[in-house]
Amino acid sequence: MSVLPPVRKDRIIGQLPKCFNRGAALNTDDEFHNKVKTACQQQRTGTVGFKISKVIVVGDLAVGKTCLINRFCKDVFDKNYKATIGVDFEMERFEVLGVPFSLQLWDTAGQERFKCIASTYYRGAQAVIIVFDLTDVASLEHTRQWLEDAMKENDPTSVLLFLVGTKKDLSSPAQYTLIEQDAIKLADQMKAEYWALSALSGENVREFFFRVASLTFEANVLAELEKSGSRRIGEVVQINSNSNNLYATSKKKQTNCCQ
Ligand SMILES: Nc1nc2c(ncn2[C@@H]2O[C@H](COP(=O)(O)OP(=O)(O)OP(=O)(O)O)[C@@H](O)[C@H]2O)c(=O)[nH]1
Ligand SMILES: [Mg+2]
Repeated sequence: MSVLPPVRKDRIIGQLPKCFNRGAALNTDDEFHNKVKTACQQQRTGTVGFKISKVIVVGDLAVGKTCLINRFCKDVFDKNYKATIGVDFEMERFEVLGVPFSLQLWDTAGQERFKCIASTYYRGAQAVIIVFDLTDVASLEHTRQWLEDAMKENDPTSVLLFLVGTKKDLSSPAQYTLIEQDAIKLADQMKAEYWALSALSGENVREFFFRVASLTFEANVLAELEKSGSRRIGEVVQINSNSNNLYATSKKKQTNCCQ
């Protein structure tokens, strides 16, 4: 019997959410990978349903990391700035294609003096969300450094990257168009998926986190399928090699015995 309450109705994902901009997307597929859909239908997702995937949120101070997480997790917005000291985290439970899936969202401090505490929590992330302020070009430029720091603690080949511009409500259409061009170029170089949103209005916030949850889930199921596939091959090899060893050992013993 599960001790956890059922997943909230507004955290159920049945379709792969669309990317924000096809020019800077981790994938442009319309649906979940066929292998993933089949595995979910056949309940062959291994440990994915019991796992908690770590997501870290990094970026300059006051770009809106905490507000973004709070808008999604608690549906609140605070216009007063309260710096995050070190780190904070929120848990979010989803159900993706009928399989429970949890994200642990780590909200880190952007202030330089807390950076060394925050960076100790970077390790083991499955997704990294690098946040900048759409009204502050310098915060976009600094995302390279945030990426570099986050990647020192993680495996670049398996981490999903998102480059997220916040405070969309504050930027004029002209200003937005300009910074978006640079952000898309940078996202492309980083191999990150680009999003623009507003924690104040809530624009794109839910869509963005659904995308993070879905792509992280998909990567987890594919890794699990690969692991179970190789385990099967490995098992055969192991049985053969074990029996060979046994044979060799017993033969050797016999030889020794006869000497
Ligand atoms: N207009 C507007 N203001 C925002 C938005 N998101 C955040 N802010 C404001 O920006 C300020 C900083 O937001 P935080 O979320 O605390 O910033 P942070 O990135 O967590 O900052 P640190 O914890 O110091 O790293 C606050 O005053 C927020 O109200 C947004 O989407 N629109
Ligand atoms: Mg904060």
